[in-house]
Amino acid sequence: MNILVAGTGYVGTTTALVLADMGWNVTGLDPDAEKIRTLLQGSIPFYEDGLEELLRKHLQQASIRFTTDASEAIRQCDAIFICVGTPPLPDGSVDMRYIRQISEEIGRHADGYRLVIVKSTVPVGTHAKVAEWIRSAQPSPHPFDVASNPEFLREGSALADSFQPDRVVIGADGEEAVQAVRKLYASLNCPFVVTTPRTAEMIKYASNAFLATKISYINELARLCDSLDIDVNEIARGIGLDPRIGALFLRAGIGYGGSCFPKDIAGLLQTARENGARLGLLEEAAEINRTQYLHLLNKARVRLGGFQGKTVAVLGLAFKPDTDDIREAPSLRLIRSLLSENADVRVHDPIAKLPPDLARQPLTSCGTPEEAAQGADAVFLCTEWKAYRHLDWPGIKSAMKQANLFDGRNMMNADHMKAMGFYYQGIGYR
Ligand SMILES: NC(=O)c1ccc[n+]([C@@H]2O[C@H](COP(=O)([O-])OP(=O)(O)OC[C@H]3O[C@@H](n4cnc5c(N)ncnc54)[C@H](O)[C@@H]3O)[C@@H](O)[C@H]2O)c1
Ligand SMILES: O=c1ccn([C@@H]2O[C@H](COP(=O)(O)OP(=O)(O)O[C@H]3O[C@H](CO)[C@@H](O)[C@H](O)[C@H]3O)[C@@H](O)[C@H]2O)c(=O)[nH]1
Repeated sequence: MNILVAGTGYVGTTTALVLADMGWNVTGLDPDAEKIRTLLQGSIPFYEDGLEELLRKHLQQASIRFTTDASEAIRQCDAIFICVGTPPLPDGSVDMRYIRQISEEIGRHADGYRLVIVKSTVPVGTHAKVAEWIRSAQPSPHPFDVASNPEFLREGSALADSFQPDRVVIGADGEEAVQAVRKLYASLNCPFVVTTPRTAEMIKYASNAFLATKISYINELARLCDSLDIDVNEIARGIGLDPRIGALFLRAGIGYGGSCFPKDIAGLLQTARENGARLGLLEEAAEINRTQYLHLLNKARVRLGGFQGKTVAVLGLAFKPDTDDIREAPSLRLIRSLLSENADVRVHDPIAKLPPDLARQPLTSCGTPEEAAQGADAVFLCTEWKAYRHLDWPGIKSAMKQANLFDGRNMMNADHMKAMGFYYQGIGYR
């Protein structure tokens, strides 16, 4: 079976490589010629551990190829995974233009039966729209099936999540389409949730919304723990051992970011509005997240007596460790606030870069964390990179003007840092 993967972003590239590793013949399609060139040269256009080795292996074995030519790619395949972006529009609704584009291309170029599998995160009801867009673009009728197969991988552990998923969700109208998708994943050993396309689409949003709400719950509790002088990490452990609650996604911090949670929560809230429903709990979870970084910023402002004329080092730009993704990263909100209060900001990240608007601002991008902390009145930790845990902290302390450490990820041991002479403030933890 020849498989086409449309979109070579995070999800598309990972999906293409995983399918190639499962033994399928795979073509990656993207209109972005630069991305395709990079992939053909054996490089991954973003940072994700393990992908480059897999890419080189499959390029060498000729089990994967990449192209910008939609018409040829669609004519030569049997099944198509849609992995194009679904970015947010200003009102929070989902920008469906790429989904529509690829659907119409499939309609225009497919010259026989195709199995179309939607992996992108899309609003409930998209499955029917994809079918309609394909049909209306067909010059003459050809049969096809559309299945919904949402993706649950996390950045930073994309390969492990894909090879050992917790579950595979398949939403399709006919048994044949379900079996065809199952066959593609035959080598996976995990539960399969087979359901309707609309339910599959909703499961994806419900999953991200639940995880985001769990984070906002612990983050809101962390604010109270700060007032009560209670360690929120101990609360998380104490409640997380109850299997009905579960220990994961209870790490308090300056909030969730990334290309998924903020966008998908906004998308689900928009779906609720369109259907005359209100998801009050989710609205609040989003609001807690939007303001969470301010909790730490306010503490720092009080401690420093304002930021005017103060030097502040921000360690960590990425929205989480092991990725260079800065989309919706809380570090950026913090930096913008610090700049607006006239702080002299120095930033470092092991791999992530500042976005263009911030790169133009008067701040200093540093090659090492030590350089960023030079002469600083405070250090903010915004991403829990492992390397930051093992820095020469006594050395950093002596390079700083004042040894104030604001830990936005509760990643350091408060007692150790205090014993070293730091003023230490985490989130619900000090
Ligand atoms: N990033 C994640 O961790 C993750 C995880 C699960 C689900 N998702 C969902 O998967 C989808 C893709 O996410 P991503 O992070 O890979 O997006 P991305 O923005 O990194 O990549 C999307 C790619 O699609 C390409 N594209 C646009 N139009 C196209 C067309 N007509 N044909 C072929 N390619 C086209 C773009 O050029 C781009 O390279 C989104 O719906 C997202 O919500 C993402
Ligand atoms: O206890 C926690 C766990 C996570 N986070 C933050 O939450 C965000 C998201 O983290 P994570 O879920 O690990 O990363 P993503 O790659 O965004 O993955 C999420 O979004 C993807 C896209 O939809 C889904 O496929 C995944 O299942 C879902 O976990 C990051 O900013 C984390 O710092 C916390 O603050 N506390």
